[in-house]
Amino acid sequence: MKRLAYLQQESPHWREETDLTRYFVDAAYQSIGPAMCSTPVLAWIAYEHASLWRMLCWMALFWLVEWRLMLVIRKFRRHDTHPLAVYQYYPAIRDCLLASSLLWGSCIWFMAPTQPDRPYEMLLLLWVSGIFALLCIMMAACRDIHVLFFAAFWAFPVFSLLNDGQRLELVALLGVLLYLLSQWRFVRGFRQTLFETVQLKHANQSMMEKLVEMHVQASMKRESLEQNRLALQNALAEGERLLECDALTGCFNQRALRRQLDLYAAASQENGQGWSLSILDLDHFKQVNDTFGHQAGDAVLEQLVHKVCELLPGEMQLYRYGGEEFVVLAPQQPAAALAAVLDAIRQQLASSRWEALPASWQQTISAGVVACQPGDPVNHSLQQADMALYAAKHRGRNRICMASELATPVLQGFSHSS
Ligand SMILES: Nc1nc2c(ncn2[C@@H]2O[C@H](COP(=O)(O)OP(=O)(O)OP(=O)(O)O)[C@@H](O)[C@H]2O)c(=O)[nH]1
Repeated sequence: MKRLAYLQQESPHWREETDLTRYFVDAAYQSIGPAMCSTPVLAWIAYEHASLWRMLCWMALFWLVEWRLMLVIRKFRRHDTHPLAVYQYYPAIRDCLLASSLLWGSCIWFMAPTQPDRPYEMLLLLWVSGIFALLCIMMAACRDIHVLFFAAFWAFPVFSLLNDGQRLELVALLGVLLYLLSQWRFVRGFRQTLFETVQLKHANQSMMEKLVEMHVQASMKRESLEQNRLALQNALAEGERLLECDALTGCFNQRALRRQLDLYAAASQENGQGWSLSILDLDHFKQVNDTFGHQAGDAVLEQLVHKVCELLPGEMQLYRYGGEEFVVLAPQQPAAALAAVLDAIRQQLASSRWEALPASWQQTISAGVVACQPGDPVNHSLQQADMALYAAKHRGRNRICMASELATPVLQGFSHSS
């Protein structure tokens, strides 16, 4: 536990260290099979050269240690849930590996020839050196037991060589020392490379995590921007609607009328088809205001819009022109059709009940209808409709008057100012 705390608090590279130790444990686990299989080969080499019981003794000890190593690593693998869990089992794994190294080195003593036998001794030394080279690669991932591992492995060979004191053995010992030095350098370099690789892996991992986080944040920002854009778009559409909407009655206002008139005039010029428009007006509306009050007048205007919109066919639209005057546009419709529709509406309104007015009150409308030809200026058409409306007023109100039915001099006689 002390080691865990130390690693977490002191070592800035504890993750890399943990990973390297994991690799080391994996490599140790994979080495168990080949190590156990290689012992019979060694025994075969040593057979009839070395003492049989010492050889068997060595094999038994070696298998025992490898068996224990396998059990500990398996236990570690079952509990490897935390990045630092490896260190709970590490001491036991390390001890087994040191014992295994000691036994590899000690086979020089355990399997020493019963009679002087130089070739066999050299073969044994060569075997042990080969095993040492393999173990060195495995140990490269784990730095804290290098010295112990070297010492454990070469303790027996060096001791036995020194003990004999023969010249040939001393030369072999020198060679082994040189070999050790070169292995030492190799192991240091190899470990550094491993460490840097693991460091790079962690750097990549944290960069990926940051990228994912940034991606998530960017997506969230994009989403909120999209929501803001939609809200803005809706607000803009609502603003535009309100801009073309009459505040009292809720129908289109003169601004919308002007825009639509230009559109119809342009379309009519393009397709060569005529259309029609009408101005309609409440009769004696001043009297309503004066008798029942301005609020009652407002209610009549609202109700008028409601009633007319209900009765108008879908292709015709109602616009408030100003005051108690309204315009009806009938795209691609002849003036007679519009006049017929308005006349029907007029009759309905004349007999209908007005909420703000007494039941006996008959509220009528008058309208002037004009046929618009392709190329007619819209102001001219409006003026014609206005004149027809005033002709209707002049003729006694509660009627629809067609601009075309009026003789031009007569028509001109009804001007707005008259
Ligand atoms: N309550 C109310 N009255 C309005 C509104 N706009 C205009 N008026 C009134 O409508 C009346 C229009 O009167 P006039 O132009 O003399 O016309 P009229 O009394 O309807 O008579 P004719 O059109 O000749 O039948 C005026 O009294 C205006 O004050 C409005 O938004 N609300």
